[in-house]
Amino acid sequence: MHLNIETLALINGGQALVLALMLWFGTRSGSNRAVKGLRLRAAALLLEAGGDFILAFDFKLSQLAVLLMGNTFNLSAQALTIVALRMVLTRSLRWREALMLGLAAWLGVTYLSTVHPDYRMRVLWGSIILACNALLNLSALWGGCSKQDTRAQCLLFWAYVLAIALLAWRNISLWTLDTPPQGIGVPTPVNIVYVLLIGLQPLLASVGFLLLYNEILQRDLYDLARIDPLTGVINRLGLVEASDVLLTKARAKNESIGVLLIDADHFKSINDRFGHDDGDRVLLELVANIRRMLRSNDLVGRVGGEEFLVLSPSVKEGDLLALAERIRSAVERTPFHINGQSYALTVSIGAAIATGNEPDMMAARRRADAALYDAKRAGRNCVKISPT
Ligand SMILES: Nc1nc2c(ncn2[C@@H]2O[C@H](COP(=O)(O)OP(=O)(O)OP(=O)(O)O)[C@@H](O)[C@H]2O)c(=O)[nH]1
Repeated sequence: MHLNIETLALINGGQALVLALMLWFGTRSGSNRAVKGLRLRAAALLLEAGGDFILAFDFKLSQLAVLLMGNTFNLSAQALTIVALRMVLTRSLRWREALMLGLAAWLGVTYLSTVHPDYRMRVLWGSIILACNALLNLSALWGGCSKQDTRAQCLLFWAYVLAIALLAWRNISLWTLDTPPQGIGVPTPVNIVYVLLIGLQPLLASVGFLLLYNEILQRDLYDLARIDPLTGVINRLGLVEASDVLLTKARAKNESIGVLLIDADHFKSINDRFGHDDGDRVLLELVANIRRMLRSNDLVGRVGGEEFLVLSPSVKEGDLLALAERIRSAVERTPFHINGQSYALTVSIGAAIATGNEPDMMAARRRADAALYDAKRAGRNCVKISPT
């Protein structure tokens, strides 16, 4: 088997060009940061295709010009790919590091090809830079490996680890063989694996980018369906799902869950007086106030309008009443500000306890609702608890 560099470059270049066009035209409808990352990856693929075509056809240029131009295109493509990956993952972009690595690679490879030609040193230098590129990508992907919903991140993470291992293998064999091959075209085992993977690299990396993008879209959709856009707390669907999880845990531990239904008093008059936008800001402050009073394992969600539900696992009636009272008094003590003036807001709270024996949270929710109704009838700004 003879490994022909020109053929490899041609296959790579063609592949990169087709993928660049697919990525570019396939992402024309979006404009968020992840889509911009995909477009940048498409631009990187175009540069890569340019570099490969220069190597493949050499355009009657001198060998030196082919090398310098090919490297300029390919190293710029690598720098762009680092930034593109970070854009998709919404990490800091690290433009400077990516460009510095590209420049260092270009200078080193040029020196070791022209001024002081040395194949092994050139491979070593190129490999060090490629490993640094991979490390930059690994640092962006690192957080993904620990979570369940980031399998694509994890997959890419291990792909880059394997790439570093391959670079190490290539260099170890070059420096330990008695007669090291003087070029990538010599069919040693490591060269064959290396060339095959380099040949598939545009495709593999692009599939990785698309898997990542798909994962991000899925997560965004999941959040959109469960997070209230105004206040940032979970909505009804999120609350139903969280209730089921909490109830299962409560059953296992034979514990109960505290339910608080919190409703802002006379909120319509706030909207009528100050307008809907200021009303929204008051709701945000109210949520911040409620959150400040909760423990780390308590949950708050928006049931609708100016009504919020708190689920507090492993509490007894006394603790639940104390929590409700803390929330009520915190809201009462914290006025909201509009146009430099401060105004008071109060809440009424209905409380109920759900035991692990209940099939779902609906009955406890209804009891909390009835208690909230009692609180409103009792003049508002108070807490009422329903008997279990
Ligand atoms: N600004 C704003 N107002 C909202 C939102 N959702 C519901 N509201 C308003 O909340 C008000 C609720 O009014 P009511 O149900 O009459 O209750 P209330 O005025 O708080 O009176 P009580 O609950 O009886 O104390 C209405 O004016 C709704 O328009 C929202 O997202 N933003």
